[in-house]
Amino acid sequence: MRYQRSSALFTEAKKYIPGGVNSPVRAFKAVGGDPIFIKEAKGAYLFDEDDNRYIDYIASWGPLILGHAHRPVLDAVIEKAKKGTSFGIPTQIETELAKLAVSMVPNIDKIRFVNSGTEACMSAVRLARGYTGKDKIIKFAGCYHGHSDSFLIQAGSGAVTFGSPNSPGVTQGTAKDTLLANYNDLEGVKTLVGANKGEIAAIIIEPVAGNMGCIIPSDEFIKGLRELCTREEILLLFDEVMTGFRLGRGGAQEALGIDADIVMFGKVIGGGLPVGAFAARAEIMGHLAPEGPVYQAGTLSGNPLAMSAGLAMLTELNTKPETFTSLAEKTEYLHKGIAAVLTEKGITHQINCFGSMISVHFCDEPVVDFTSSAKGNNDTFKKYFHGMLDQGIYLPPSAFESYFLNDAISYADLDKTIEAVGKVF
Ligand SMILES: Cc1ncc(COP(=O)(O)O)c(C=O)c1O
Ligand SMILES: N[C@H](C=O)CCC(=O)O
Repeated sequence: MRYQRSSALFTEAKKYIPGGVNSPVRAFKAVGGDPIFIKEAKGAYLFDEDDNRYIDYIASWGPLILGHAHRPVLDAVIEKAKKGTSFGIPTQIETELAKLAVSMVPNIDKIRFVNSGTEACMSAVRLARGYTGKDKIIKFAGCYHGHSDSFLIQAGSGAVTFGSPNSPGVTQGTAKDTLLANYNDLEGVKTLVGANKGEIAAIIIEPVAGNMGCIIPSDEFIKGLRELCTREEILLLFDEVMTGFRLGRGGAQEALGIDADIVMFGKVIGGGLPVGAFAARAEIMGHLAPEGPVYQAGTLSGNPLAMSAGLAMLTELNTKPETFTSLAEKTEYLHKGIAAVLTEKGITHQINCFGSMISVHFCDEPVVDFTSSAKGNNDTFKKYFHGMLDQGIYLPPSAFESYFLNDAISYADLDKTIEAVGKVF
């Protein structure tokens, strides 16, 4: 593989953009080397500026569940763009997407569209505070809910990859209202709630975590959280930015059989365009402006191009739910294949996988929370990442990120990926 043009473009980008990227995880800092620059993508494949082809296991960090440049999504956006790109005035397609999303997801009556997962989570917490009249929230170490101040407390994803899980710039005043618990540790959450009785507005969680690798909640933990929230009048917020419309039509709520009070979306719901959303029962959503007093707004929210991409994507997934099964089967095939190769080569590893999310950890104990995830051997990860890249397999450039399979990936692609793991080690 030659990466000359990508490297030159990165050098140029760094002159004008901090770190040369518009989101830190893209910079390859955790794995070393220069990021590849993408020229175009189709189906399962990325093509970089040096004309290298890669099987893509990121899918733009999740949104492109049906593969790149998926025809129905492209057509919808192109047709919409011809009629104007933004109005700042209501359009019918916003209601169409809202109606479809509400019909697919359990336990929600109304949904508000925003422009990113960060906005969705930030607005959902404000709504929870406005609704309950309480200030504090509990979040879990290693969970990432976007880059809004309240969430940059032991945050996962790029924040932890680059060593700033508690970012400078977040005031003490804000940080004191975010209490920290450990994933899969129900007793710890109960202790926190007991010590802050009547003060917790919300518990926010990635119901299947993807920002410290893929981490699955134990049954006891997730059911226990639901019971605790109901008993203590705390709202349970499911951050389904990764899991929504990926783990199934009804996302993690459906997959885990747990009802949340507010659910946040991003990624798949925008079909690759910038969309986030938060949703809840009508009684809670009624507190939002202009119906209620909790303010939330956006010049480009409900943008017609973004709505058309989201509508095309959700329509496909709603009418072809077998896609979710197919994705889960492919992910399980990859899981088994990689596990067999690593075992044969004597490489210490753990693989976590749920639906179409999967992560490989180079450590010897089960990865169930941030502490266990952080024990992965980063030198082995770097070797793995670059070895795979050189064979045309694009994995997330950080050990703290989940892979996202897309349905354009074929079994031949999976076999090539598994074979590549063998060659690396
Ligand atoms: C679970 C989760 N919540 C929130 C976000 C923030 O979304 P965005 O990057 O669109 O702001 C992300 C990803 O970035 C995420 O993975
Ligand atoms: N883990 C993040 C979201 O999924 C990675 C995307 C980003 O922050 O650029």
